[in-house]
Amino acid sequence: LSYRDVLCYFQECCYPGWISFNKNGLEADLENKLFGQHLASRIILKSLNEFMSNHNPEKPLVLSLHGPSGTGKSFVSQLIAENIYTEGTNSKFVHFFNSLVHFPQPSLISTYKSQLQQRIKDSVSNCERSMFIFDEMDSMHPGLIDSIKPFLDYHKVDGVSYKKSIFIFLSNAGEKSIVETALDFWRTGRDREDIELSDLEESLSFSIFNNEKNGFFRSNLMKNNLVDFFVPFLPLEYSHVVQCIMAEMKIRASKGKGPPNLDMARKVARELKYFPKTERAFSTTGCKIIQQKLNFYT
Ligand SMILES: Nc1ncnc2c1ncn2[C@@H]1O[C@H](COP(=O)(O)OP(=O)(O)OP(=O)(O)O)[C@@H](O)[C@H]1O
Repeated sequence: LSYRDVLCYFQECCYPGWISFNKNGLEADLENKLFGQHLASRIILKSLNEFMSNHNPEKPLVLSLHGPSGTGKSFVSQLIAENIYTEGTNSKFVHFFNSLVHFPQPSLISTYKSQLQQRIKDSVSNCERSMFIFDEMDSMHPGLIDSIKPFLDYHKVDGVSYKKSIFIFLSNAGEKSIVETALDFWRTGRDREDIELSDLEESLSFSIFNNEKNGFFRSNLMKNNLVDFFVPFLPLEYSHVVQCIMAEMKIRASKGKGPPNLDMARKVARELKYFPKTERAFSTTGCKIIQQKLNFYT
């Protein structure tokens, strides 16, 4: 047994014991924990299965998750991390950036650029299975987005290969077109599970590429086809919110709070805001803020 083996027994290393893809675990989590996102579940599972079973991928996996607030984009990133890294999102090889928190000042862009590039380089040099999650991607400075572009490409950067790492972008870009499609299905009485990627693909990419306000549009990243999959997240309905509340109640029950209560869950879900005003089809805040609501009641 080497010194390193002993060390890596106690602390996280870039070893299979700490990092290995649990395909069945991800499938079960998407099935049981993520509500109302049949398209996202399907794309994420397929893309990760393919990428993680390929021992020599050509480029890193780049996923761009789009949709309204509170519909599960960050949550899914967490599920992915938990099914690859024993330490989940606490892994030292999983990096989370929120453009509003980490890169707030336009005047500091060049400092942010070099810090970000260094952080990516250091992590991947230590472990080729590194994961980078960028939240609020639509508010990220286009110059900063472009600074990560070389890592997403097919070639090595300064002798380091990034092809086994995973990049996940989260944003609300394209939200409007996703909501419109979901609303169209709702209004015409069609099952939301029948929404296919092809129903969304064109309008989603159109609204991402043609919205001058978002950083995506102004960066070169989109023009170079470096994103492997655009993953749409649908707005959540009342029934999904009830499922989210029940899931949260189960977590609370396991911590010694009272058992889940469906009547209470429905009551809390009814108190949230829904849109459009007349039909009240979708939750305005998705499954967000239910924690606060539950704190109020329990
Ligand atoms: N589809 C879902 N299924 C199950 N739980 C969900 C779902 N969507 C949201 N949640 C719950 O709500 C919380 C907030 O959602 P999340 O942070 O993933 O939203 P988001 O889509 O990233 O929103 P934003 O665009 O505002 O960042 C999650 O931690 C999770 O507990």
